[in-house]
Amino acid sequence: MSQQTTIRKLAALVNTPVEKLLEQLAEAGMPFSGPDQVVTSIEKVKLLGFLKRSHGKVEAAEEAGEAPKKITLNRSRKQEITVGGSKGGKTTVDVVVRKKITLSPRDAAAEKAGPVTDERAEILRKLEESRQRNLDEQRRLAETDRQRAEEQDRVRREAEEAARLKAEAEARAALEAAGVVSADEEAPARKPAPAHAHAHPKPAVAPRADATRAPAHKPRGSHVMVAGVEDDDRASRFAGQMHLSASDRARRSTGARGRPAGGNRPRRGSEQARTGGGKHAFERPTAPVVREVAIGETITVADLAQKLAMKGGEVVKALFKMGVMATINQSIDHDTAVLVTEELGHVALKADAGNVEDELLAHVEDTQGEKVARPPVVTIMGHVDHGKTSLLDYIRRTKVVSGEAGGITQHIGAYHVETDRGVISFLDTPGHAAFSAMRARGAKLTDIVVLVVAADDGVKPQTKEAVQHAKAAKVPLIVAVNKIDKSDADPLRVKNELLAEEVVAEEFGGDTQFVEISAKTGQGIDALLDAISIQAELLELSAVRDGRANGVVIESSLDKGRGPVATVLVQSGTLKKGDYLVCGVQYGRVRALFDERGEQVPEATPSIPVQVLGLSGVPDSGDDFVVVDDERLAKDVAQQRDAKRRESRLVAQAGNRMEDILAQMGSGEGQQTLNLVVKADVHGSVQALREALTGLSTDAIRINVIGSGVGGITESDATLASTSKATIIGFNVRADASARKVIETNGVDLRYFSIIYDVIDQVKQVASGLLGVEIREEIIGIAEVRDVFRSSKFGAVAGCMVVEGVVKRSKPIRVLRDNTVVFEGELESLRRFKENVDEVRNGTECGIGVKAYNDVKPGDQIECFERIEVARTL
Ligand SMILES: Nc1nc2c(ncn2[C@@H]2O[C@H](COP(=O)(O)OP(=O)(O)OP(=O)(O)O)[C@@H](O)[C@H]2O)c(=O)[nH]1
Repeated sequence: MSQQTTIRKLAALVNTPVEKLLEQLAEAGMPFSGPDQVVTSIEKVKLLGFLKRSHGKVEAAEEAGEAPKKITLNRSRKQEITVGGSKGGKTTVDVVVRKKITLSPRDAAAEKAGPVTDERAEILRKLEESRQRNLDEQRRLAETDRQRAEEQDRVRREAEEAARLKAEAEARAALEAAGVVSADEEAPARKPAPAHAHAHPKPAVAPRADATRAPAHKPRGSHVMVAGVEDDDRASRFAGQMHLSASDRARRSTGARGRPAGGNRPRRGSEQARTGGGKHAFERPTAPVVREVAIGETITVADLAQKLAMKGGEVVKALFKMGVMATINQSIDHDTAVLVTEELGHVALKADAGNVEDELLAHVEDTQGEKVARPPVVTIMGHVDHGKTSLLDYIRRTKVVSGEAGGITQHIGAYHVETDRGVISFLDTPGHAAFSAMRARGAKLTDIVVLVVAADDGVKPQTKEAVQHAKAAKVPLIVAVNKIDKSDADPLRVKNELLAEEVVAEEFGGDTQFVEISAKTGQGIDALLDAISIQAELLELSAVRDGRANGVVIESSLDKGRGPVATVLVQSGTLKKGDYLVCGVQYGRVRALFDERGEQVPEATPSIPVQVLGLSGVPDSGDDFVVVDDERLAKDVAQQRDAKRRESRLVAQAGNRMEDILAQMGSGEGQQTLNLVVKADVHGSVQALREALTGLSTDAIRINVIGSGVGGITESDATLASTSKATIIGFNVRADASARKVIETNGVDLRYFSIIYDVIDQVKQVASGLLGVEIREEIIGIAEVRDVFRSSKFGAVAGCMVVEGVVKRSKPIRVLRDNTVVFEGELESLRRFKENVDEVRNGTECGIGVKAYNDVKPGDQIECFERIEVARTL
């Protein structure tokens, strides 16, 4: 079977746009001029190899720039033939015709135009030899078949003759017994039987005679009829089955007589022999069965083998020959599966993704019912340090600011507060530009944006950005002119500056409410809440309250004790404990719901944010969630989405690596590539960092975030960084022991940060080519908390063992839990046997008191670090 396909067909098979495939082929060194050109197997394999390399499975030889020396394609064609034994018995024999083609990649090029090299001539000679051998083999087989067929024909004829004579004898005997003919009379045996003689018995032999004369005890009266009707051997065999069609007769004859000695089969064989068309004793499909298999984004080797009705090992072998190492339980991607399917001579079809999403949509539509008023969801936006957290803090009357590293909100939190004017839900958005993407998402969830502008600072870049986001999302704005308590506060300036942004105060004839507040003293906060309520009333916010819930994930993280935790905002329906839900690519059953105070709640109604426990994994912020009837649907949707997301991730990774290749090949013309692996404590930070860092790319340097995720730095992160020569950015997370080992062994560049400015600043400086010195944090010692003692004098004192380096009293520290930073500050006390000491070294026990932090727990790590100046390198 020909494996040649046009580019257009291949593109359809691998579900890739034709242009992209052409591009990939060109990148793989196979330029084609148009989509209707033919791609050979070699070229497909070459492309696959290239894509594999692009996906990170670089083969050593290929990495060194060597193409595979030879590609061997084996085809085996199975034929089944039936051999008639001399005694009429039959055996079915499988004959496998093997064909082996060995080609070097150079052939492919040479096929086009190149000169015939010695090597090519040699290969062609071998090919010819192999073809010749194959032909000889087939001729020999054909000869054997022919001899067998002749033998079978002879046996059949003999058997037929014997049967005919027997039937004649029997018929004669019957007629004699009935007195119709005398013993010496000729039976009408030789008369040629009319085509439908059996359906129109000849009156010459009166059935009546049968009925009247045939002895009642004669068990086989049919013989009488047959004898009277015709003497055809076929008729004799079908006696008693006179209404059967020819095909039925053929079929039933074997059944009626068991294994026919000289029945139907030999007849057909003889017919074939007469026409010279058949070699076998019966017709059976000898061509390989071509199966059409549906292949999704990924498929396991075992599943593919099952669909192809082959043994798993055979598929593994075929993959191996294509240069893909895969075990039977391993998943292979769509492209590989399509190529191996084609290689095995079958046809690959794109699997229908099914319509579980439709089913899900039906669920959401189901929840449509009577709408009731719901609380407004408010996002507080504004420039950094203009007082967003302080405002929210004041409203909630809790202290959030003091616990934040660098005094900046690091991720979206959500809170609902019960004011005198009703419930208001707040989304606490971070202030830094890096989070603009998150803010943009936040604005879409939001009914009202409160824009905080410091009266002493006026309109700043992020103030303008916030206005743009609110306008883009068509969300009404309320301006909170903050820090009104300050002596240099100038609220009028704020109003004037915002005019330029087309935010017009009511007193200037516009429709935007401006409220002067002080998040510090609480002045004007009530007026602000009033303004929010008025705006909410104007918006007539409503949602279906009863029924299955749906909404959006605001934030998510992995908690070692509680598992995946997602903060979600219910937008419609009521989310209850025990509900099944799909959440992005995750699913699960709600194990527990917590409100912003960390208290368990039984349910959450529209506009209320809650933390959800019980999901299968950490969803992305911005993902939708939908409650469904049963776990099956939840699982199906989640798995299907996951497969899709994986596929797009593969494509994205391929892009990265291709860029690497381009950069290495010099087509980037002097542009350097800085690969980064970003790990952070919460998903929002990961996304914000990815976007911010990628956006720092310049003409001189391309910044690629090749990997990112939530949680501590693992061995696989370190390996990825090592193989891609990437720098690891740990944002409020640390590397575990096995990751550290890989990092040390391979000299991976690992940098820890806890302030987003620093990450961006450092990468930006590298990107802009600024060399010089940079401030880097160096961890100088780690102590493990073994026990915690409470003392009235010192508060909580952690009994520790220094497990690395040295802990110094004068240096700053961080408290880590599950490799994630939970506190940053300084030491209150460092003691050894009741003695205050300045430092404690590795392997020594000590007592540590952490300043302003009493929540140290056994198992925590206290890392001591210092900031040092180092020469900047790329
Ligand atoms: N005098 C005065 N200071 C304020 C007021 N509101 C906030 N501040 C101070 O301004 C600084 C920044 O306040 P935050 O609430 O952290 O500002 P933010 O906008 O949330 O900052 P990011 O989280 O970094 O975006 C803090 O030192 C607050 O104490 C106010 O109304 N009056």
